Amino acid sequence: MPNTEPKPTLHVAVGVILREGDLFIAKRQSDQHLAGLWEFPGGKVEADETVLDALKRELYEELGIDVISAAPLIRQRHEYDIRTVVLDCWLVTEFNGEAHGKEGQPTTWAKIEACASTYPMPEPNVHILKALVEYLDQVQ
Ligand SMILES: Nc1nc2c([nH]c(=O)n2[C@@H]2O[C@H](COP(=O)(O)OP(=O)(O)OP(=O)(O)O)[C@@H](O)[C@H]2O)c(=O)[nH]1
Ligand SMILES: [Mg+2]
Repeated sequence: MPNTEPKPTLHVAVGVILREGDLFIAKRQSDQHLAGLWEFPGGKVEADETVLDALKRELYEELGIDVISAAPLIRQRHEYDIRTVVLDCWLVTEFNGEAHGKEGQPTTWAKIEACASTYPMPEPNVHILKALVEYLDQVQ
């Protein structure tokens, strides 16, 4: 039987955390959509939240850091078979605390060039990385 359920659209706050040229990434766990791929930390924006509120909450829940400053980088929409995601990506350059995988997820600081190659990432993340490189080219 074909699946006739409407496909949900998820609005996701995503943190591109940059420290001295490295990005903080986490591996998606076996019970999650796109298990085994590396992601930028983040999660769903709840009904009563701004994207920045959601970003701060998710990065505290997942990594134990307090975001001090973040700015919008790119909004990337992507259709998966089971859901559509709107990834609201923010560049996080200032935070308090030592980022670590609070939910047991493997994490690492990776060079930008290693993201999506050494560390395989979901398809839309390639566009996020491209936006980051373009932004850094402009400001440096
Ligand atoms: N956090 C995050 N999610 C991403 C990235 N790229 C990407 O396609 N996604 C997708 O965005 C959706 C939302 O992520 P999430 O962390 O809130 O969702 P989840 O499915 O893990 O939620 P769950 O904790 O309820 O299982 C997932 O379908 C995830 O696969 C990314 O770089 N970071
Ligand atoms: Mg998440």
